[in-house]
Amino acid sequence: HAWGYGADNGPDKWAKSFPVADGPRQSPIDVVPAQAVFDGGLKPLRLQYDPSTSMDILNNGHSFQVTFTDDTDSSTLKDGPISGVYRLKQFHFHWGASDDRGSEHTVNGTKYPAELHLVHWNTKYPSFGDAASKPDGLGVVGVFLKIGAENAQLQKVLDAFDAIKTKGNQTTFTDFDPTVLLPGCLDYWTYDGSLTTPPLLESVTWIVCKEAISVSPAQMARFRGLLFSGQGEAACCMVDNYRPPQPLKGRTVRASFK
Ligand SMILES: NS(=O)(=O)c1nccs1
Ligand SMILES: [Zn+2]
Repeated sequence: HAWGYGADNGPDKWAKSFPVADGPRQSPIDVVPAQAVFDGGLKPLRLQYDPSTSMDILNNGHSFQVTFTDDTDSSTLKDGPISGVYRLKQFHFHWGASDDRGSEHTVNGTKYPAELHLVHWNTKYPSFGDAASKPDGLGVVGVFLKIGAENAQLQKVLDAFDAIKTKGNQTTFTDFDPTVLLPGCLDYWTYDGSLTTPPLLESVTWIVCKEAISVSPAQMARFRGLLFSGQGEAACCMVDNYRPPQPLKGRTVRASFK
């Protein structure tokens, strides 16, 4: 009875198998800009990605992800709120069944139709798996998607969907530089949080970009053509794969901008 996003195995049920779901630093959260604290000590984000580290694209039954080779410091996150060097492991998205929902973080309660997560791990630890269990182990950059013009950079990712329609499918996906998916302005909010999917480990420094990137309605429809289900199973559309905002429990959200 694996976890998922349905009525019987969705976010409200996760605490049964993953008690940390009710922990003190869970994600996502609702960002309230008026309550964020400007911190002049926060550095600009330094995201340096090498397209030759992109490997493949996979439907893992919860989302799809593009995975990177992370055995060298070729694709890294530095500065911002973190210290040291974090390596890019994968990026993935969360989205809704309709354009009125789909993001995990919200801003003053506003939901976006989708949210991109770029997942990095702290190289002070030997691997992603090890880092994922440490309070300063992971750095995830979140980027909101808003309905607008077609995003030509995103199209390359969408064009791979036919090969990964069902759970467990994967195909090579090389020479992709995720920098092209970032907004022009890298102002961000940051707070201490967790993975937003089980095991919900409280190891993530969240970096949520203030500026959204665009996605067209037709492109959103392509996301919704993916399936949670495996080949030969009853088709179940991959939609609404987002966890709703969790209690702040006294945490402070800092802003890199005034
Ligand atoms: N949605 S997330 O980026 O917090 C994540 N969950 C598991 C691995 S990465
Ligand atoms: Zn995510």
